[in-house]
Amino acid sequence: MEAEEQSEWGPKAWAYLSSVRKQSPLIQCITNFVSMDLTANTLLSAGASPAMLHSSNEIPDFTPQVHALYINVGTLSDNWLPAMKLAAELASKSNKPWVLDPVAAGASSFRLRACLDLISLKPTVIRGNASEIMALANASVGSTKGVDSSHESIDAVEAAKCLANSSGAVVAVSGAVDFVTDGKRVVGARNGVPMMQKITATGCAVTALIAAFVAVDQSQALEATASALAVFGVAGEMGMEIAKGPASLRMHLIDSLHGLDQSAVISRVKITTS
Ligand SMILES: Nc1ncnc2c1ncn2[C@@H]1O[C@H](COP(=O)(O)OP(=O)(O)O)[C@@H](O)[C@H]1O
Ligand SMILES: Cc1ncsc1CCOP(=O)(O)O
Ligand SMILES: [Mg+2]
Repeated sequence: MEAEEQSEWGPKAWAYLSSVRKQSPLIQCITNFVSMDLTANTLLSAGASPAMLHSSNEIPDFTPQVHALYINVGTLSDNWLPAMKLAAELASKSNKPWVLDPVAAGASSFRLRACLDLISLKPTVIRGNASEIMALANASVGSTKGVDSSHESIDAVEAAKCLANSSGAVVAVSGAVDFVTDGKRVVGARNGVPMMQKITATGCAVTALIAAFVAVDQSQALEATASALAVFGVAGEMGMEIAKGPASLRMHLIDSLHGLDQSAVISRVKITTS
């Protein structure tokens, strides 16, 4: 049964990547300064079209035109938060999917409150590391190491289910295994290499890739999210075959994502029902 289920995910992940390449969805990214470059290049190498627009003055014109919105609170400041909320409201009103990356959600009460307020605006998907998802599910500050996780992804599966149920979003916890849940079903994407944690903003970049996958099929957010995480992981695995360290992995990961073909995706994607 498990092998049968697994064999369906490769073609599914390939279908999502092919649709992104064909449709080239426009993804508005309101993201942190650290991640802007890697995020835009990840989206471009997957075939999507990134646009880093965050002014409240242009969001009313621009956000209703995009195929998906990505909000990331990594370098949150007072004046960006209203723009994030405005964009999230407009995306929801225009029936466009939007995806939240709650970077360091438990690092301060300002950040935690901001993330919880954004979650009340109904994101389609929330993707964080284990510490971030636990902070959100418990609505508590602390037990975090800044933007990095001090927990394993497996430790946050129950928190992810609670958050999915309370928010209505699909919730993904990244780590050695990337778990994705809608509150009932849980799937695990088992691709990637540990060295991906040594490149800043790989988490931010994969959340943007989730936005691109959800943009081409809003109706199955869990499937799109698991596929994006697995595809990014496969690109990391292939990149690691020639990389010498984090800096060259960053380059080879983007090259691999750009060059992924059907046979690599189908043979390498490892997604199982946990
Ligand atoms: N130990 C690991 N093995 C394989 N892949 C990993 C590992 N840790 C993280 N990744 C991958 O690295 C990317 C970033 O995840 P993570 O480091 O958890 O996010 P963040 O940077 O937000 O903390 C994801 O694609 C994830 O699957
Ligand atoms: C280092 C840092 N500081 C604020 S945002 C950021 C990037 C975090 O990226 P990721 O969560 O993908 O590791
Ligand atoms: Mg992160």
